Amino acid sequence: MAGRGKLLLVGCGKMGGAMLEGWLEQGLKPADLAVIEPGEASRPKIDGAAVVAAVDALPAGFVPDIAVLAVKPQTMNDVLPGLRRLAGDATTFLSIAAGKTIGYFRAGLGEDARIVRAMPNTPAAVRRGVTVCVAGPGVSELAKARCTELLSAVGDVLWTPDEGVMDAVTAVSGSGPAYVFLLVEAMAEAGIKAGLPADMAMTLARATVAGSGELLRRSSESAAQLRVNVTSPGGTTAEALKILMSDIGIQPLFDSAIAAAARRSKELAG
Ligand SMILES: NC(=O)C1=CN([C@@H]2O[C@H](COP(=O)(O)OP(=O)(O)OC[C@H]3O[C@@H](n4cnc5c(N)ncnc54)[C@H](O)[C@@H]3O)[C@@H](O)[C@H]2O)C=CC1
Ligand SMILES: O=C(O)[C@@H]1CCC=N1
Repeated sequence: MAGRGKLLLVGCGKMGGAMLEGWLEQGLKPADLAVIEPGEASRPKIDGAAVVAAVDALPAGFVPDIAVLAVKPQTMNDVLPGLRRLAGDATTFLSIAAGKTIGYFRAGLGEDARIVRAMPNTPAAVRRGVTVCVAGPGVSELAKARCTELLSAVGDVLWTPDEGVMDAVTAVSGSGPAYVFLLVEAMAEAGIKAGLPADMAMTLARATVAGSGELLRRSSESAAQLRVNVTSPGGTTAEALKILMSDIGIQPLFDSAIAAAARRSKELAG
């Protein structure tokens, strides 16, 4: 991270902002950083970095080795024309936008533009994200290593040679934190219905999901075995799992939810 090249962040919202915090924490030098963010409230205040509202305001001569594209898929068309001038030899574009394909970026930035398509997730804010990346034509090993370095500042990084998996990746890990937070909400609500005071129900649901996540992270046992470890024969958990693992339980729900998210990712491609 220590000043191997310059970095441009385009869009400093929830994901861009979370990644930026990680980079600064890992020692990214402000002099090597530029940020384009039109939203006054989201514009970070970093002494020594070029933080601007629009691409035209970037300092002349600022040529990043990596330009991270972190705007909404629906806004990407507005952003690409201004970035075309960077699509020369020096810059690799690292997009984190849902749905947008490598082909889409090459159409918008020029056929020779070097694109890495990536899908991170919001646990990046606490350095526990996971990102899957795929490189388009012409991306150098050095640029891939630089992307790995940037993304591993906020969590685990996997590369795939197959762009076709990215819609499913988006549905599972990109959107996945929302499913887990919904699980907390649902457990708390069910706890209230079972007789708990609301604040105790939420405390228990949050602590249980957070603690189980940490156990999963640290343990070498599979998720299935960790589940079995909780489930005493003839006990309480087994009764709940009969319902959650039935034909109308959690698996068919997840099958259709993840398929719906992957379908939406494909729709966002254009
Ligand atoms: N939020 C999430 O959990 C994840 C989001 N993503 C992807 O990350 C991207 C950003 O998503 P969020 O951070 O959630 O959205 P966001 O709305 O929080 O951030 C987008 C930012 O882009 C800025 N922006 C708008 N027009 C711009 C322009 N012309 N130039 C520069 N910046 C501009 C906005 O002011 C905003 O701050 C999306 O493409 C999304 O698909 C990927 C993985 C997870
Ligand atoms: O909901 C979305 O479209 C973005 C992409 C993955 C997570 N949030």
